[in-house]
Amino acid sequence: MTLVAGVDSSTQGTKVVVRRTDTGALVRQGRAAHPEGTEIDPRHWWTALLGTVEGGLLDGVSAIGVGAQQHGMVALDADGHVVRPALLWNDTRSAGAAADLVGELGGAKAWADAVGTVPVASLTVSKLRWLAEHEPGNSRRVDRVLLPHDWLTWRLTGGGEAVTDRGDASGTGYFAPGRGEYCRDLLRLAFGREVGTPRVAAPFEALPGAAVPGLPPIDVVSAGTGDNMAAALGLDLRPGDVVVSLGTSGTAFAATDTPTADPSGQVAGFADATGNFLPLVCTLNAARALSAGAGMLGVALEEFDALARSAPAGAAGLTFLPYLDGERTPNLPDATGRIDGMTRANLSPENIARAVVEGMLCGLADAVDALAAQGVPVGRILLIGGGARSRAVREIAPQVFGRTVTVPEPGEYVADGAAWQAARALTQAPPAWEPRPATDHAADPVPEVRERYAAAREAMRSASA
Ligand SMILES: Nc1ncnc2c1ncn2[C@@H]1O[C@H](COP(=O)(O)OP(=O)(O)O)[C@@H](O)[C@H]1O
Ligand SMILES: O=C(CO)[C@@H](O)[C@H](O)COP(=O)(O)O
Repeated sequence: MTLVAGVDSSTQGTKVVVRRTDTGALVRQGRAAHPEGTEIDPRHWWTALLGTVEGGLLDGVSAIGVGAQQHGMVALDADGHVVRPALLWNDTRSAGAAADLVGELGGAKAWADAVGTVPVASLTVSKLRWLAEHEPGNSRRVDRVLLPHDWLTWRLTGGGEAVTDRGDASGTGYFAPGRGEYCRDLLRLAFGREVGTPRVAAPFEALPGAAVPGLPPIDVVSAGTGDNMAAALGLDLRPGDVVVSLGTSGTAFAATDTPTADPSGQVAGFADATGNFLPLVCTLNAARALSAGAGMLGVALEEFDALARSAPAGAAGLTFLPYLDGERTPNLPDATGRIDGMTRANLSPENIARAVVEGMLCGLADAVDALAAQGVPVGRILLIGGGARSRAVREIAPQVFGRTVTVPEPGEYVADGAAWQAARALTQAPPAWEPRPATDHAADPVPEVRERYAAAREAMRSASA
């Protein structure tokens, strides 16, 4: 029996699954947490990976692939040492740099036309500009820049040639998904000089494994990809499927065969890991808005869920803007959260819990609308990620989205997609793994919830303009 492994190195932790290459059956899995923070030394990701697999998790594994949080800036010096802690996708200090870059190229449309995506703080290109402006000493030492999955893949292949894939590369802001090429002019515009970038592997390319201390020998390492691209591989997507992922980030994305270029900046025109495209909208506030709400009410997630479910739809008039960590979509990096509509009659833990769930979901419903506005067909909505484990979220989502929501059985779809990619690289044929069971959740739409959210969102946008 041949085995493959998939790694999800996400914001909050590392998860590893080991599956049979032929059937995809789950054989083993493990996880480890990452430290908190929006900048992190990449060595913590490696330590978490080694910690996850110690005790034989990878024994007998023939191929491995990595899906990881997108956009993080891993700057290396000429000796391959990390120059400074990686700035992560959810670090908003580069918001000013992003705005400057947009202006310097002639506006949002120029960026959308060049790379499919308008820079915001999350993108690597904005982080490079911030580094050049704020840390000249570190900047001078930068020899090349990798993404989190590139760096982990580089370590797994023994530290030789660094490789990325077109999916993750498309989140840098200096790679054109349509042409499949780096835009060196944009890299120079951002950083002020040339800087090395990893080779872009072909989809499903097999890289040779290497002897790596702490790991058993593994023959093949796949090219890996960004975590959202990996999740797309791990789900049995059909035309018209839109995935809504409620992890640390909230994302809505779909697999398409044509690229998008949204000058409003809401939809990022990413590539996927197969040679196609992955238009995606990302919010900074998803599952952690729920845990923050639970923390504020002094209850565990299960009780928070029960509170939210016991309140009426619409939370008796409370409206929550979930921008607790600033926000990326809408682009309000300095925003804070807000609860509107409080009265002596409606201010209860139940209504607050419900408003938090509804507000978080409204951000993702806007994300689905933004995809539709770019011509992405919206048929099924597939709800995944840690937040989809919440019963309240599963029940309230169809009310907010105004349509049936399909919830695949709880699982690690990013790690699964990375394992599928590893199996494909190993066998050089698409593995025919059983699709995972899913449950449909239907409810009557409650349009008032989104109407109130939209009014509060626009009021905040106007106030910050
Ligand atoms: N039952 C639940 N209710 C609400 N949130 C949950 C539940 N289970 C997990 N989560 C949240 O999901 C998040 C982790 O989801 P995950 O998709 O693994 O994120 P990431 O990939 O960004 O690490 C955590 O913030 C956790 O609190
Ligand atoms: O920035 C994006 C997508 O553009 C995020 O989706 C990151 O890729 C982080 O993902 P999670 O840790 O939430 O899975």
